[in-house]
Amino acid sequence: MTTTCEDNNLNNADSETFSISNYRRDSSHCFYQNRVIQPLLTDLYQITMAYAYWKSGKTHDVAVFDLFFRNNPFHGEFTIFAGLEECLKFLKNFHYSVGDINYLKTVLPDGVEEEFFEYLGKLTAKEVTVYALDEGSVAFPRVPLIKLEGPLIIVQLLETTLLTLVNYASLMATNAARYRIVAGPVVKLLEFGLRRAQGPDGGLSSSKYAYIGGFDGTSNVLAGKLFNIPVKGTHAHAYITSFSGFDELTNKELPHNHSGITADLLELSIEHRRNLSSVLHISTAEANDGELAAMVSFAIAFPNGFMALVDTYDVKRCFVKRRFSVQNTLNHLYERENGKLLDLNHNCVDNVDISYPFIKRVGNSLRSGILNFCSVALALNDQGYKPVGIRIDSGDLAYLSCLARQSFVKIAEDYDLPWFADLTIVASNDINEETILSLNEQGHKIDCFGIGTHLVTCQKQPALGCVYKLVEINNQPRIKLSQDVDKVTMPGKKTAFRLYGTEGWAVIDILQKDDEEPPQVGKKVLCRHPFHESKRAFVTPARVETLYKVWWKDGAIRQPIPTLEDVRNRVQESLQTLRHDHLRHLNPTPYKVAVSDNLYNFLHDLWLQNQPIGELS
Ligand SMILES: Nc1ncnc2c1ncn2[C@@H]1O[C@H](COP(=O)(O)OP(=O)(O)OP(=O)(O)O)[C@@H](O)[C@H]1O
Ligand SMILES: O=P(O)(O)OC[C@H]1O[C@H](OP(=O)(O)OP(=O)(O)O)[C@H](O)[C@@H]1O
Ligand SMILES: O=C(O)c1cccnc1
Ligand SMILES: [Mg+2]
Repeated sequence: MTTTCEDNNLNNADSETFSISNYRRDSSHCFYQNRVIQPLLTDLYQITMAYAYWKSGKTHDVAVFDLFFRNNPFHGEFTIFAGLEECLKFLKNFHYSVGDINYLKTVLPDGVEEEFFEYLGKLTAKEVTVYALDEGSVAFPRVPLIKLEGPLIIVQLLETTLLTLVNYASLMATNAARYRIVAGPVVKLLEFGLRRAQGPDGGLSSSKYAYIGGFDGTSNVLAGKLFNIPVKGTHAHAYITSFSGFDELTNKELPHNHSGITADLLELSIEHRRNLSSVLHISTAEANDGELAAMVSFAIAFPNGFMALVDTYDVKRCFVKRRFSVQNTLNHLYERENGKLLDLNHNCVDNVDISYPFIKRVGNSLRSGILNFCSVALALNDQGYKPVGIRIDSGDLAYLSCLARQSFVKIAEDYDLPWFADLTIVASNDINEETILSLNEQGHKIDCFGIGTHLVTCQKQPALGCVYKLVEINNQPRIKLSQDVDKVTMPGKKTAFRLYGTEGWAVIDILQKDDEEPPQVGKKVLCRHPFHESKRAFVTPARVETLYKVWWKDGAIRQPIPTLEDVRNRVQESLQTLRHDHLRHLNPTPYKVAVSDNLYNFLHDLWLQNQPIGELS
């Protein structure tokens, strides 16, 4: 990609100041925008339509388009609106460069007139007005996220790019918000998806919108730099497996955090391992020396942030093919081996009252990893440092996290180190919403989930389905009819309000014609289902929220652009206005979206006018 000034309005100073050459930075406090977001990032048909509009003298036509979605994703009943800041930056920079025009000349047929290219070369989004919800707001089907008004040709040319900026952003933010809901407010959520994302841009966008949706950080370093998101991480299995024994440790020394007196961390760890063996009932023969060497070396590199992956070596006792774990009400773990129920010390406890049994393959038992980690952690403590915790990346995460926590608690008591009980347990491995719900049900001791594939690929539903529809041209409403009622567009220039009840919950969103009086607090509003005549309700709002703000007008951004942090907070505030039954995972209650009586009649009159009357033969 070139970065010349001619290319897409770029300011040379900007591109020189910032080393990330594929990103440009706005003069406002907006963060970088990927240079790939430019007017040619569109479908060819927008350009061919522009030419045909131009040829038919439609250059002065004024159009209104609505950008909206028809169904909430992930079988849910809410969507988080995201991507607005990117849309505004796109509008601000909207301009075809000489290079773009030259390229279009090679793509469009020979007969396309030169004057059209001259016209195209002068286009900007200056005459467009954009109304939108606040980024980070909860949004519902049919209520436009963005409304655009301006010259038909220009507003048409914006369609695809705006859709690509809003669709994935909103889907991703919604997905992340759903993970936050099932995980609860305390557990940390880290996005680990870059390696599995839909390409580099998918990877960057997912990190950004996962953060907006409620994640606490990302492993994606560039996302951290570009968007100022906290970057976090542990290490991979490769680090552990790269060491096979103690003799590979070239540096074993670690100076004491306060006194500076150096000690051999390996020696200290081996000594602790010997003692811990009886505390944790794990034989040192079960612990892998390469793993201990790897952990010691990582601890020397990061004595203040020691975090270790503990599931590399599977040391299941050889006769156990399948292990079933069960849990009683006291949250003590037991395991079943060859038909016998054993406690963690392997005593037979077949008489225990099991009120919540569950069955799951246990996988790696962590015995090597836990023993080695705890040994290094105690050695670090000797040297005045506090380790951070462990990551578990396979096996039964509920069972193993409880097992790990029990070990930590035991050490905290036996060594009189209370903080040891609270070491962080991170869990990863193909986690999705359902896994978290299931883990919650089973009981677990996980402090942090690292989530990649399911989050960033939005595996449960890979597209939101936002559309961009013409609703008015030259003050005349337009309607798109369909056999499928859900696909009939809501004609005309409209506005929308969110009505709140006395308890503070959002009750309904109402769409009405632009020229209608807004609903008033304490005054009954007739809310109608857009398509079912008999579905009507009166709502007396305790609060009325105007949903749209003017974001772009006369060539300028008209509102302060919120920071990523503001948008992230907005998501949580907005979700808190929804009743819990709208947010629940299984069969949530649909949130109502209504039209005013006026809009209802207008829509149905226009529908009848536009629907040809069939003839039966
Ligand atoms: N207690 C649990 N309840 C429900 N699902 C779980 C539980 N523990 C782990 N899982 C999920 O079960 C799946 C286990 O996947 P899989 O069998 O491929 O992993 P594994 O064999 O344990 O690990 P690996 O193949 O990486 O060694 C993962 O999606 C994980 O998130
Ligand atoms: O499971 P996800 O939700 O996608 O989270 C990201 C995964 O990426 C890493 O695995 P890695 O690439 O090393 O491969 P693995 O899955 O085979 O362990 C990490 O150990 C996680 O398991
Ligand atoms: O830091 C980690 O633990 C990490 C990063 C990316 C993918 N999986 C794990
Ligand atoms: Mg994995």
